[in-house]
Amino acid sequence: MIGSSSTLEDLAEQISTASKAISGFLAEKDGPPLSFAQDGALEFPSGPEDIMIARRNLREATKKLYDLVTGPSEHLRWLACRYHDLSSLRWIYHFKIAEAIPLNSEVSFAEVASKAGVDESQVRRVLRHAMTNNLFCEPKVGYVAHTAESSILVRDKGLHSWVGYTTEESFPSSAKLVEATEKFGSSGEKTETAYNIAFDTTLPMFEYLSTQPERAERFAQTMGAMTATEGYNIRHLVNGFVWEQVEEGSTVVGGSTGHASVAIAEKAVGLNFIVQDLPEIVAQGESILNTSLKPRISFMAHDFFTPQPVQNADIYLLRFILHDYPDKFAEKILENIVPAMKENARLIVMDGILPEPNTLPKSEERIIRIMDMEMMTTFNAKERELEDWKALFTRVDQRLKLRNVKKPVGSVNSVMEVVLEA
Ligand SMILES: C[S@@+](CC[C@H](N)C(=O)[O-])C[C@H]1O[C@@H](n2cnc3c(N)ncnc32)[C@H](O)[C@@H]1O
Repeated sequence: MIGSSSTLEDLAEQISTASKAISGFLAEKDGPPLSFAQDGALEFPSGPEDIMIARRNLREATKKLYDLVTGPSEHLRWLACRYHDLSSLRWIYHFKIAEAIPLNSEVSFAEVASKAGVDESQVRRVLRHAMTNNLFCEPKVGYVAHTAESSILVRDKGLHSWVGYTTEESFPSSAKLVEATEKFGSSGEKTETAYNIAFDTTLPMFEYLSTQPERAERFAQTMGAMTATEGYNIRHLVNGFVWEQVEEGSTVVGGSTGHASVAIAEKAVGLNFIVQDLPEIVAQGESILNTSLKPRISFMAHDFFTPQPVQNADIYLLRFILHDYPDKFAEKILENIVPAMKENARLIVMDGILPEPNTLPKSEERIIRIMDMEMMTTFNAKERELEDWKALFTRVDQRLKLRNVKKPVGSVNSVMEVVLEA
């Protein structure tokens, strides 16, 4: 853990120590090098806990050192201009610029412009800005090629969707947060959000998306891509609860396109799953389900604002659901599940628990704070502190007891085991 000292020398020493540990680990590991070049590693390889801690320390210390030597005025000046990072990324996504650049070779700006159907000078200017973020490079003047990071836009459909959703939907919404507060104050309604203002709709976000299948699909893929990130990796759900100890033949009710259920099913081979979500999402999940899992995983369209039709399941899983809703709607979702729960049935809620200030490294706290802002912007919802969670369960039913909370190492979210006591 990075100490509280902030002198340049201390930070430099911490950086040196952590760098040595990491270099030693990487030297022993097969695989592509850490590099910005296109053949560089797309992820930092996973390693033993001490290396992951050294990496976390290195990131913390380098950022702190960078910010310190930049100085407060200079830092603030350019912090206030970061919207252009997203603006150029959005332009690149929207006009399919990454797709117009071949992998493993360079191409002139003129050719990219012609293929994408946009102006050459604009392409050059936007790409040269993006290059300052390690997206694309200019191996010789007038020519552009992919870097490791920009190549992901072509190679990884899920992350491509993530960039699409965040830049095309969240970014314009975030720019309307002030207008939303001006107009609606501190509203707890799903239809009085910055998202509603940005897209000029009176529908809640998910209902609005369901009127536009391509955008709904992009969101579902974004959720799938999230499960591949370090902090939101699906393995944290798989390892954050002892699924293998759940009685054989038990039924778990999950959601989305079934990616979480699939991951659990692969580990806990005795469990069966019913995946519930909006009709178009379950249809998508059904179409991509591996044949070998079909006997154990079935799909069912279900609106969680209506009573839960699957009675007496052993586990009801809500991953990344309740944080999307202001309290009164989160309560409604739970109220619809409780009557279907048999005694000692469990509710597994995987969501963030806001940390006490200054108890996490800034880079980790930042992710959950970003998510909190995202919830405010899109849903008028929020990430919750532990006491908020307990109060929510109790308000819904006094018998709902938070029995266990586990935050797996590296996970942003926690796995909350809630039981319906007799
Ligand atoms: C933030 S995503 C979480 C998805 C998934 N649980 C996961 O962990 O990746 C929220 C999910 O809730 C679904 N959803 C939204 N409104 C719903 C409703 N009224 N009934 C059922 N599902 C709904 C969305 O389609 C989406 O799949």
